[in-house]
Amino acid sequence: MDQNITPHVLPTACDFTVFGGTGDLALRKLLPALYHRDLEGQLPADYRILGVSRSDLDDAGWRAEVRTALGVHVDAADLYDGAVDRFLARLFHLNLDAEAPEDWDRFHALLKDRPHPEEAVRVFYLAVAPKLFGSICQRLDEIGVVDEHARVVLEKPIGHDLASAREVNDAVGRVFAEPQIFRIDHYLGKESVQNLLVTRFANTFLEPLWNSRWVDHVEITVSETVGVGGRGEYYDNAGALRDMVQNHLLQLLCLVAMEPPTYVGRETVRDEKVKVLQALRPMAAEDVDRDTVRGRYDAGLVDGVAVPSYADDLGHGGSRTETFVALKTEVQNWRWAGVPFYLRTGKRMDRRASEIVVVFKEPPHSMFPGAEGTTAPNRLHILVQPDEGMRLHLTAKEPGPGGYRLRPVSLDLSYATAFDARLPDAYERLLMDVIKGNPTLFMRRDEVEAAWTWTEPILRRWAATPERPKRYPAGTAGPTSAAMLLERDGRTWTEPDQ
Ligand SMILES: NC(=O)C1=CN([C@@H]2O[C@H](COP(=O)(O)OP(=O)(O)OC[C@H]3O[C@@H](n4cnc5c(N)ncnc54)[C@H](OP(=O)(O)O)[C@@H]3O)[C@@H](O)[C@H]2O)C=CC1
Ligand SMILES: O=C1O[C@H](COP(=O)(O)O)[C@@H](O)[C@H](O)[C@H]1O
Repeated sequence: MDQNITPHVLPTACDFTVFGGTGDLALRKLLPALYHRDLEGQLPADYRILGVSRSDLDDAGWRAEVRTALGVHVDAADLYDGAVDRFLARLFHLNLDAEAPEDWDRFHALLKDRPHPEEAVRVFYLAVAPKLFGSICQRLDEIGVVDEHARVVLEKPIGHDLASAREVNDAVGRVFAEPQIFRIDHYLGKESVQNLLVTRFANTFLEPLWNSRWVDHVEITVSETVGVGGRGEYYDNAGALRDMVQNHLLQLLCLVAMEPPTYVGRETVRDEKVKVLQALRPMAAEDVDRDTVRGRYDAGLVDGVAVPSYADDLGHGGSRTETFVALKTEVQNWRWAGVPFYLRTGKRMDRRASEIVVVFKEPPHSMFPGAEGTTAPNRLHILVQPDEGMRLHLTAKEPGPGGYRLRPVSLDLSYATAFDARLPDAYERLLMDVIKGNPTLFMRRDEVEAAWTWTEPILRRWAATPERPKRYPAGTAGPTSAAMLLERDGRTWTEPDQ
């Protein structure tokens, strides 16, 4: 059977190990996601969740931590005593230093401590610092727990540049075959992001317009109100370009720009995404100077609350790291040549809103001479968060007998209302895909490396220039030069629609 369309099956037994089981990601995202899937009865009949960390915790201690975390990160309406207790009973904690070779025998023993251990699918989720990825994989290999059904999940960032990404990929690849490696980008698990593929390719009306003939430009905005929180050390080494653009924003761009695959299969979508990344206009030094803007938040007001500057969040003022990026790029192929793609993302901005906006060209001819009112180009907003949905802006006639008075109106699709259902968190979908062995929504090695290939010249140029990121007050839309990036092209950023 074609590997692309082999059905993905739920195994009957699974050991899901979270390296970093006491960390922020595990407690805030992974365990709540697994709890929700357990609540829906979707996890394998015989599953265990094994948490690994250096913390001196026994099973009861970890279960208590996870209970507290569920209380904070799961809606109270979804917390039933019986369900929480049943879920917690599946959890086991192992106190292990991933860097201490002598500790690993105990992990081996834990994996073997179940009836028919060879029948359980083993998932190894590496929710730890990336510097541990290679050595953890090597130890897993040495203790003999990696068989052909095993899977490893790598959290971003995969490296901090192309060379280091290759090193990580090589180290992990020495133990796991590419189809067993799940490089997670949680944006791909968001409902509205997956729906972008369905909207484009399961309908006929958009595709004929989805090209340089009809599209004026595309904007992708991921605006956050949060600062760097407790992740200052990681963030200061990364910055917004590595943390958000190299992965999440480029993935969104790929889904907007890609060609239709023959069908949605484990490699077909990824093949098309790689082609988009390879078609991105390479950034020479002068392109970086002209088409990118870096910013850094100062103290300000976010949602009416005073927040400190990045330097204060970090505890020192010596950093040159950007917390905001805006840039212009182009996909150099037949479909998109000449259409600018504007991307921006930042922390401590005026609102939390992630949106893709496709702005169409003006009609070629106005057949309402002297019409009153206002018109605006058609725009399709794909709302990624906080609300998920879609909004199409059209021009309509205002009702009334007095001739043509035109007004922009919108057609709205809110998923929550249209489907009257709780929208699962992105991790819920992605963790189920890992358990079932479906890598379609995960990044393949060549994708990650193509994304770094495009990103790296920007990093190099920024490092080589004495200029520092432009300052913006927290609670605003970023530095003014981000607005100028579009204004010089006769355009303006579209206000987020939520
Ligand atoms: N938090 C988030 O929202 C996101 C995180 N990520 C990535 O996920 C990874 C984890 O992030 P996050 O949860 O925030 O990090 P945290 O620092 O909160 O947690 C790290 C976890 O790893 C454990 N750990 C650290 N060193 C070792 C070791 N030598 N052996 C065993 N366990 C160890 C820690 O426990 P202990 O110290 O007790 O050993 C802890 O459980 C990082 O790579 C991060 O970049 C990616 C996207 C979002
Ligand atoms: O990967 C990351 O994503 C979050 C934003 O995720 P969202 O689902 O809340 O939009 C970002 O805050 C973080 O810095 C980054 O590492």
